[in-house]
Amino acid sequence: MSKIIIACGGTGGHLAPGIAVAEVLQERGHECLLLISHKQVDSALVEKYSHLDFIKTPGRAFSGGLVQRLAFLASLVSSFFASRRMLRERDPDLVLLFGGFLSLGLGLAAQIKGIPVALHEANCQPGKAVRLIKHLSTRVYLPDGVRLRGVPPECIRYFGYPVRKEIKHALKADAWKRLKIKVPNKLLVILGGSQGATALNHWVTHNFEKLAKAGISVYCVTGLGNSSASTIHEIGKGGVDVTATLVPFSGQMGDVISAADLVVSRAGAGSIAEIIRCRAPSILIPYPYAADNHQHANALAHEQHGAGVLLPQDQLNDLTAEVIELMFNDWLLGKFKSNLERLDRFESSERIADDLIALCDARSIANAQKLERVT
Ligand SMILES: CC(=O)N[C@H]1[C@@H](OP(=O)(O)OP(=O)(O)OC[C@H]2O[C@@H](n3ccc(=O)[nH]c3=O)[C@H](O)[C@@H]2O)O[C@H](CO)[C@@H](O)[C@@H]1O
Repeated sequence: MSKIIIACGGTGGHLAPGIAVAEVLQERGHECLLLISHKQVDSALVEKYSHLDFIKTPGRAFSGGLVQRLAFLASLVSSFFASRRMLRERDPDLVLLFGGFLSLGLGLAAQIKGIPVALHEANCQPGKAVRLIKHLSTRVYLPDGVRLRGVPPECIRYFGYPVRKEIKHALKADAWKRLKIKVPNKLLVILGGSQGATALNHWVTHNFEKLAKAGISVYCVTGLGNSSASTIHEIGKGGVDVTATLVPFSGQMGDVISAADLVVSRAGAGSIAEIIRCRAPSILIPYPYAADNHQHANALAHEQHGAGVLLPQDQLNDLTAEVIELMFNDWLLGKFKSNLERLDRFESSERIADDLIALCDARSIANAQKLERVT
């Protein structure tokens, strides 16, 4: 049995793949400890995974002016020393980092202690943390076609984004039932990533009347703290009641995405991987302020695979017309669905778990040989 520490908190896009890999490793009898942040979204996401072992750890993202940078440095130093203590106490065989601010301290401490570091980059434009840690890593997992300068090719694996096993494609009618919604005609689902997207939430409230008239119901995941759960009613074609359901957070993302005829979403790597898994045609609106514009790179790759459409946020005025046109274009939706099926990599969590176990085994053999030579 191997022991693996996984640093994956901070956002849903980092945490969800950590959970996906930990579930596979634990099923196979290995021990995992997942480091998460104190953020509300981390707590909401882990609530249903009581069979996994989580520990909350302090940390802050690299951002802003001088004061924020100094605060980041201070938190990095304290995270490094906390990680050193943890590595001494837990003595893991390997650490797996999903990028983000929780990865840096642990990556540095593990490298100094001679513990192998594996690193997963979810985005088509690698982030700052990943660019810093890449030199410390024995293994780097990248999205297809993405290059990371300075990493030897033998260290790289293209295994895709691990999706939690509960997220799967369901029949629309079953998903509507489980979500307790009535959909008289078509359903548009709005996703803002784990933090929600204010611009998309506003778009829903300002445009729902028009959508309802076209026979389009809405289910919008607004983000924690952005709104409370509510339902808006409009009279649609033929006098039918058409609803927009707003929920701040969902623990049923497989059903939410499967319920959709069309999804409008931010272009986080997690949402895109789940949109692929649930075969949902989408319009992706990248968050324009994401680091290094990585959401634009993610959305562009998805569009180039013929699996959805990219719409920049500065063209949000065109979204209503685009939604109404695409929603009723069965030919194009069908094309997107068959390309989504082609893109799905069911085995990502398993392949990463297999590879991590192999790295742990190689380390145990090397340590045993070293011991033999000494004695
Ligand atoms: C603003 C920003 O920079 N976001 C980044 C963040 O992801 P961020 O968390 O914003 O968004 P992602 O789309 O990658 O992932 C969201 C995850 O949270 C889950 N979820 C979300 C809402 C909810 O109510 N319930 C729920 O379970 C989703 O199922 C998914 O697994 O890290 C990702 C991975 O590096 C990046 O690609 C994103 O660009």
